[in-house]
Amino acid sequence: MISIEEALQLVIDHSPKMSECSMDIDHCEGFYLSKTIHSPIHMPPFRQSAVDGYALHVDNTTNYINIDEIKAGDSHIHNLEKGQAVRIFTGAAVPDSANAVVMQEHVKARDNHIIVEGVIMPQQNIRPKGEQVKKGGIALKAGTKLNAAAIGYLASLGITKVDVYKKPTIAIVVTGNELVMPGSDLGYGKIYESNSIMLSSALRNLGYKNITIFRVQDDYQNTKDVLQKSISEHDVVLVTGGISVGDYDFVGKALHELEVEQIFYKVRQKPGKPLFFGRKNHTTIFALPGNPAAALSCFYIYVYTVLSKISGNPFPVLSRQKMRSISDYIRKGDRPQFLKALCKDGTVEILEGQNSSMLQTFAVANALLYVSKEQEKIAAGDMVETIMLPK
Ligand SMILES: Nc1nc2c(c(=O)[nH]1)N[C@H]1C(S)=C(S)[C@@H](COP(=O)(O)OP(=O)(O)OC[C@H]3O[C@@H](n4cnc5c(N)ncnc54)[C@H](O)[C@@H]3O)O[C@H]1N2
Ligand code: MOO
Repeated sequence: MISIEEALQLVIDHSPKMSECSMDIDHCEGFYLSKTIHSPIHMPPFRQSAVDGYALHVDNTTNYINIDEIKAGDSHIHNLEKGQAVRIFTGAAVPDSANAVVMQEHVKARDNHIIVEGVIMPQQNIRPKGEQVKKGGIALKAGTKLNAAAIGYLASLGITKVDVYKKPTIAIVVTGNELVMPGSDLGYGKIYESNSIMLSSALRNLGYKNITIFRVQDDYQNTKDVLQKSISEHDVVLVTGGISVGDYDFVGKALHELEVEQIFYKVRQKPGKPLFFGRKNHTTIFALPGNPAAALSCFYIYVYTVLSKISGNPFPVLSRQKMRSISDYIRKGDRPQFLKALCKDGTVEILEGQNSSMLQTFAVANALLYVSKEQEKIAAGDMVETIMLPK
């Protein structure tokens, strides 16, 4: 059995990036840039007025002659003599001959004259050409996640396509004779199947939309066939259940028969001890424990990391921070633990219902509190390591 740190490192080391593709910017939200983008234009493309007011060719006077008007979008070039002004509006191009813009609130306008009140600073209220980015300069670096601001910014530079890392196609394979679909009758000994919808919603929330769900009974041949198909057709396969040591846990045997390279099986952690991680050709395979909270905890610690890394995220591990616990806790057993926790106002509360089968408090958790093998107990007031879950 390996440690959490070893498992995380192995996961990172065995996650090569997906291939690249060119994508329209209106479809690239959540993708990571595979190449640095250089700006095709100066931004702003011209000296731009930041306010509604008057552009001046400054002279040693407060009295300027107003010769014309420039609206946003106007292309006519004006040549101002010293002592001349032109009415100008926010976003309009400031003539090269103007060296300051005064806000209209600081001006008294009379016929074709204006009287300027207050001190005029050189270049005031003028956004220099290329102030944000120069033509040929770095607009966004490789590895940047394309969020709303990034996409808006790229559009402002006239860019319509970007090179990004592809997102993986993902298969979820749930196993178990006891599973019935929510909405149908629950016979004795059966439970509702919840891992597939839980994992697919966690995946969609992270921007992974290409998901196929497979359901198999605890039957060796069926398990093997479905695993073979899902591995050959997807970039990532997430199996749940059937990975422990019971007589009807067929996943490990089937993966072995299918010549999936085992990178690790079993991690010294609670929940999620019987976690399997392997690869076959270009496909990454996780077999997560069937217990729902164990599956979700392993998803955030390990699967999240792999998906992030292969999708081009330069920071693929969920961030950890030290926080003050407001709860007492005594660790049961000797495995390091991930506890469902709630961070609020800089403190962290350890929630009830820590069993790996229980999701009730996971539903309100926003973090996992990490209890190392050295920490046998936590007292309220102790600083603890907290892993923030994605929102
Ligand atoms: N002799 C041992 N027994 C077990 C060990 C062990 O080391 N020795 N480890 C325990 C631990 S820890 C875990 S975790 C579980 C993991 O077992 P499996 O991954 O094989 O999962 P299953 O047995 O198939 O299921 C466990 C539990 O989860 C429920 N389940 C499964 N799939 C779903 C689903 N899609 N939706 C909802 N619930 C699901 C299943 O009904 C079981 O209750 O093994 C321990 N045993
Ligand atoms: O690893 Mo199991 O998830 O402890 O119950």
